[in-house]
Parts: sequence; C-alpha cells; structure tokens
Amino acid sequence: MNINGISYRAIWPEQDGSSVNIIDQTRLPHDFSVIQLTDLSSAAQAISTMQVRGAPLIGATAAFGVALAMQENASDFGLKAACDVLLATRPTAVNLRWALERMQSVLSAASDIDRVKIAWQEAKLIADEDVEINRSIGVNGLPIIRALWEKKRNPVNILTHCNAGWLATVDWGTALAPIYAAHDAGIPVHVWVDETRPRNQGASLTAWELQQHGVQHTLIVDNVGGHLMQHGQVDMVIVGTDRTTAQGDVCNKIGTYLKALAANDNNVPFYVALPAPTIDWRIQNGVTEIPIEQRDGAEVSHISGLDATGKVVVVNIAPVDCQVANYAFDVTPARLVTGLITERGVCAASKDGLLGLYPEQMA
Ligand SMILES: CSC[C@H]1O[C@H](OP(=O)(O)O)[C@H](O)[C@@H]1O
Repeated sequence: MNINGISYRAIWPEQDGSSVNIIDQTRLPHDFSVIQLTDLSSAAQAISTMQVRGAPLIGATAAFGVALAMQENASDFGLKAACDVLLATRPTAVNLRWALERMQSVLSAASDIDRVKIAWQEAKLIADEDVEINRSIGVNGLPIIRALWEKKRNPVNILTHCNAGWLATVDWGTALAPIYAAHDAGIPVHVWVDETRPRNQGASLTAWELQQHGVQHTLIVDNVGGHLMQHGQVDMVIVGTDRTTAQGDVCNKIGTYLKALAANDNNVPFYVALPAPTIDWRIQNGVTEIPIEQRDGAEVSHISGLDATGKVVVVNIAPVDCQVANYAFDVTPARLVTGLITERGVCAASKDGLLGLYPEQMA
C-alpha cells in the first residue's frame, strides 16, 4: 500500500537476499519503524510480540522465518526445530500452521544444500500469492458495497473490528480490501473503526491505514456498535478471521462475536473476508475446537500512547496487582454470518458453501 507516495508491503525480503524487513506494528501509529529480521529468533519474536500480526502476515513471516533458519541449520533436525519454534509463537491463526506445513513439505523433499535457496523461493511465493489473493477478495467484496451504495445513494457505513487491513497481510488486507476497492472505484464509504481493546489494533492500525488511504472513518469504542446498528447507522459489518472452520464458524479478535449478535438482532449484514489458508478443513465446531490465545494481563491493565510532550508512554489503568483475564479471540457461529468473501467468490458460511468454492477439499 501507499505511504506518503512510497509503496510498501507489510513484509519484504532485503536486497541482501538473507534477511527480511517488517514494519514494527507495535510502534504505529506514532512511529513508522522498519526493522530487519536476520534469524529464526528475531522472526519468532516478531510474531509472539505482535510486531507483525494478522493471520496471513503471521503465515508469511513464519515462512520467511524458516528461510532465515535454513541459513543457520538446513538439516532435517534444523528444519523441524525451526518449525516447532515458529508454531509455538501463537496458537490461534491457522495460517501459521498452514505456512509451516507448506515449507516443511517443500523443504523435506530437497537436499540440505538446496534448502536455503528453495526456502527463500517458497517464502516469496507465499507472500506474492497472499497479495493476489487479497486483491481478489477486494474485487469479490466490491459488488456487496456497490449494491448498498446504489440502494441508498449516500455514503455506505461499514463497521469493522480490529485490523484486517494490509497491515494484517502482505498487502491489500482482507476485510479492508473491499473497502479500498470501493473507495478506489469512487463509491463513498465511511468506516466505523472499533478501537479493539486491549491491543487497540483498530485505533492504532486500522485508523492509520484508512487515514493514509484517504478513506473516511470514525474511531469508536468497542461497545457502541450495537447502539449504532439500532439507529440505522451501520449498513454492513465486515471483519477478518484468524481461523474459519469447515462448517463456517469464524474465529476472530475478541469482541467479534458480540458484534455479530448485535448485527443479527438488527438485520445488519455481517460479512467475513478470508483467504483459503485461513480455512481449517480439519475442524468443524469452532467454539469447541479452536484454541483461543490468552495473552499477558498487562495488555489489559496497561495502555500506551503519546503524552503531552509527544513521547510514547505506558500507563496502568487498573489497580496495581489487579487480577486480569486477556482472551485474545472468540468464535462467531456460522449461523450469525451473512457470507464469506474469499479470493474465489462469496459463499454462505456453511460446509456446502465452502466446498462449492473449494471442491478440491471434498474428502
Ligand atoms: C486478516 S487476519 C486479521 C485478524 O488478525 C487479528 O488478530 P491479531 O492482531 O491478534 O493477530 C484480528 O483477529 C484480525 O481480524
């Protein structure tokens, strides 16, 4: 995406051919900082500390992490150890497992001496495929927004939760891809941006993305969405996902389920944008089968931001030593999802709907 006239991806190989660059998303929106990942450890840390986050970007970073690891130890032991380290970084986004299984499959068939070259080739392919997949999600989601525009002939109000923009992928994003496509097609859209406590990906990442692209938006607290829907101020909801099951249950950032309930209660269309690598064909029931990450309570009790001098500070908003629970995701049952927007088209959130787009997955 374009930042001040310069085109960026969220991750890209360095010219030296042996390292990879990322935007440190823990420093946005106040500081745009590019950092180099030079080894397995830095790649794993980037994922676990959320310097990079978002299911597709986690997968791409893990793929490059394997390439970095092969530079250190390209043996069978080194390959397995690297994949184990990367898989342990975060439990919920299935793209991580998908990317590591793909890298292991390609590299296991290669001789040790060829693994560095092949790993970089495959990681770059995964990244390039992600860009094209997300561009297609934008194309496929555009007609939904266009139909709302043609019906109301006023700006289309879209609510989104967390960040499923280009910062959550290699480029274009998933949930934001149709919004960018509509904006670029001249359709007036306005985005209600859930701040998305506790990591505030909406406030710090989605608002920043939309501002950079010139898309009208309003930052809101997570709990106002239902009120806006009751008052006819939301025409549709579109979110991303970290793992969607074979029957269409959608795991996404904590709070998504509550938005889906409010949308259902107010007859507001609730769409989920996802690429194929985010579909977990091995499971059916998202509520009982998807591992929900629990993160450090300090992410809830503490918050960072600019002080009056423009310095980024962290403050405690809770009583010291207060007990904290920090569930990072929840699961929206397929019955609450209007449709899934994929790179192959839009389908119902159901087994038949998904198999209709991905017939190769039929057992
Ligand atoms: C396109 S995947 C975006 C997805 O990932 C986010 O989680 P996190 O920031 O913790 O990686 C959130 O669930 C987004 O919807």
